[in-house]
Amino acid sequence: MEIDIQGVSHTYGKVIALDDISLTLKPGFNILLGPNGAGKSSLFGLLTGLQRIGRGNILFNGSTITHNRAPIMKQLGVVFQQSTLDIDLTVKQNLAYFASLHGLAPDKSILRISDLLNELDLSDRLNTKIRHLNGGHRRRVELARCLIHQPSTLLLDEPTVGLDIVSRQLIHSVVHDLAVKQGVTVLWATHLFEEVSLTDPLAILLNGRLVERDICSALLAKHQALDIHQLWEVLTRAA
Ligand SMILES: Nc1ncnc2c1ncn2[C@@H]1O[C@H](COP(=O)(O)OP(=O)(O)OP(=O)(O)O)[C@@H](O)[C@H]1O
Repeated sequence: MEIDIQGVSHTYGKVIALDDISLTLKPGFNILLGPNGAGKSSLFGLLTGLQRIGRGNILFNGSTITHNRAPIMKQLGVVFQQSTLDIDLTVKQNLAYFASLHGLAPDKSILRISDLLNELDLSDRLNTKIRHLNGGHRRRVELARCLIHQPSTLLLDEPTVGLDIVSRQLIHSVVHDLAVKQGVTVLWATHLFEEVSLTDPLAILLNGRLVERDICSALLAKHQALDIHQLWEVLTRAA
């Protein structure tokens, strides 16, 4: 799916959280890089239809959530910063519930859950209650939950923040592969420089403004920066 964000602004009272953002997201691993308070979660709120768009528009393959909610939502998989799992249910119960919300038949649902847990190295936790999992494992279940219906688009708001290195790398690699090998449209919001690869489309958000967007290597060349740290210094100095 292609997402076209057109001149979107968002305010909370007098706070301008997003200021005239325009960005096209194509299939692949798109990174939204910004520090705390830059406006990343506000953009996710608008993309997922949780918040109404005040100014501008967001088109999903040419149509808006307002006009085409159900078909668009079916194609989205979302991981918010806050967990949406029921900690008193097991991994299997949580995932089976979301599978049934998406209309998967029980036999298909069991197969899908088993495949996902395999890929996320969590097969041995099928019958464990979420409350007994560590943060990294909980986040892997969260990712499995958002992948259960094989969405064409993934919106992930700081999915690896606060996780141990093993879970961080596993989640990044599973999602990166989905984007690059299977053409899933991914928007990956982060403030971690090490999650940006040279070949990734990168959008940089500072104080609610999109200050740059292009393939990472092109931005490094444009600003004569050796790496993402230097690029960041140049852009924050100019902002
Ligand atoms: N409900 C709210 N009411 C008032 N101001 C808000 C609200 N939510 C966010 N803001 C403000 O809007 C701006 C953007 O916040 P937002 O949470 O979108 O940024 P972020 O990049 O996601 O940061 P973080 O990583 O800390 O969540 C910040 O100045 C924040 O204080």
